Amino acid sequence: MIIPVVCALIVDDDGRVLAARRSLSMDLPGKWEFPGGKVELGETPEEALIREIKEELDLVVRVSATLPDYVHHYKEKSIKLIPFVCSVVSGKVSLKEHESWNWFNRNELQQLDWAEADIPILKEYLLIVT
Ligand SMILES: Nc1nc2c([nH]c(=O)n2[C@H]2C[C@H](O)[C@@H](COP(=O)(O)OP(=O)(O)OP(=O)(O)O)O2)c(=O)[nH]1
Repeated sequence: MIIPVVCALIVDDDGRVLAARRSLSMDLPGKWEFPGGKVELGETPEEALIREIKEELDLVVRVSATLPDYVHHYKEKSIKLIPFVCSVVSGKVSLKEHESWNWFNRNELQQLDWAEADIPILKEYLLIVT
């Protein structure tokens, strides 16, 4: 079974992107990711994204673009990561699950210890913003 997971590349006015670090109680502890989560039954991916970002960060976001989906096989499971490029409509970040977060520029993004599935997504994003 392939689990659909949505994730948000939230971009600020300076072109920096928000990344969040998974806490020790989550899967893939300590890894950086684009926040998001599993699509629930009856939801569109976009609905899931808006819900997850509100739940995890307390932000309201607007989708501005989509990037290609990417299937990644971890040892114990396979996920289809569905990325959305977003901007903040309202709110201030308040972490509900993650250990930390920040805005990162292009170079900083490339230094993070990413969840493996995110690496091709980041590469694709960096290609389109050059
Ligand atoms: N949200 C998110 N999950 C990712 C990314 N990259 C990646 O490999 N994953 C993995 C980690 C998890 O195994 C899975 C998503 O599960 P999750 O735990 O974040 O989602 P959720 O809140 O809906 O799950 P749950 O706690 O309700 O079970 O996908 C990413 O960029 N964002």
